[in-house]
Amino acid sequence: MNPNNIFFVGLMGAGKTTVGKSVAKRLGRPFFDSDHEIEARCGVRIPTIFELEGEDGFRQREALAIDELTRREGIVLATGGGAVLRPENRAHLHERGVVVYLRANPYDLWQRTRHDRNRPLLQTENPRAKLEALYAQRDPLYREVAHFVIETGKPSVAQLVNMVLMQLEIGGAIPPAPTDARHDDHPER
Ligand SMILES: Nc1ncnc2c1ncn2[C@@H]1O[C@H](COP(=O)(O)OP(=O)(O)O)[C@@H](O)[C@H]1O
Ligand SMILES: O=C(O)C1=C[C@@H](OP(=O)(O)O)[C@@H](O)[C@H](O)C1
Ligand SMILES: [Mg+2]
Repeated sequence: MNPNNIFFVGLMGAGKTTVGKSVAKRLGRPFFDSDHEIEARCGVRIPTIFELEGEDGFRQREALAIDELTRREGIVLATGGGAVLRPENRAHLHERGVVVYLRANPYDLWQRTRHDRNRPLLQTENPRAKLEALYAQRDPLYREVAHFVIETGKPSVAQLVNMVLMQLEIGGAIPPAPTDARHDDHPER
């Protein structure tokens, strides 16, 4: 584990992109999203890559992006939900950063993704069943690669960001928040 990097994994709709971006902002670190990197390199959106090259073509590009991004230092990275499928991606993520699995149940994932058309794997007749199947297949892989598991569901995104920062602090990946800041919140103490 390299404590200098923070990598988010989890299913589609887990909040990797949203929570990852906020965590990076709070830590003053650069944020990357492997999907955005792939899109920027190809000049087209992910559904178009799936259309032209199939899922295999996308996974090939994703593996290259993960290898390249995880070699950097001091970053926060949101991966795509399928980044854990290839063993070499799992090894790179686990060895080169602190891996946070944002876990959510399939129903919540479906609620969060149902109006979005940018996830080709969910453009099926029954996206809810698809998420159930992906959960069954991938939850063990996320747990295998992760150093921490954060339960999403009830907490707001802002609360999740704090929960992630607390876990990273406890795990020694980031320094404790300055005590001065805490005193400022409670001037009466
Ligand atoms: N904990 C949460 N509670 C409520 N909505 C959430 C939560 N996490 C993410 N969302 C919302 O779900 C959608 C998908 O989030 P996103 O960050 O794109 O997930 P991912 O990158 O893991 O696929 C976004 O609209 C986001 O605002
Ligand atoms: O779960 C997956 O296989 C995928 C998840 C997507 O990213 P998000 O998890 O950020 O939605 C994106 O990489 C692509 O559509 C495939
Ligand atoms: Mg995302």
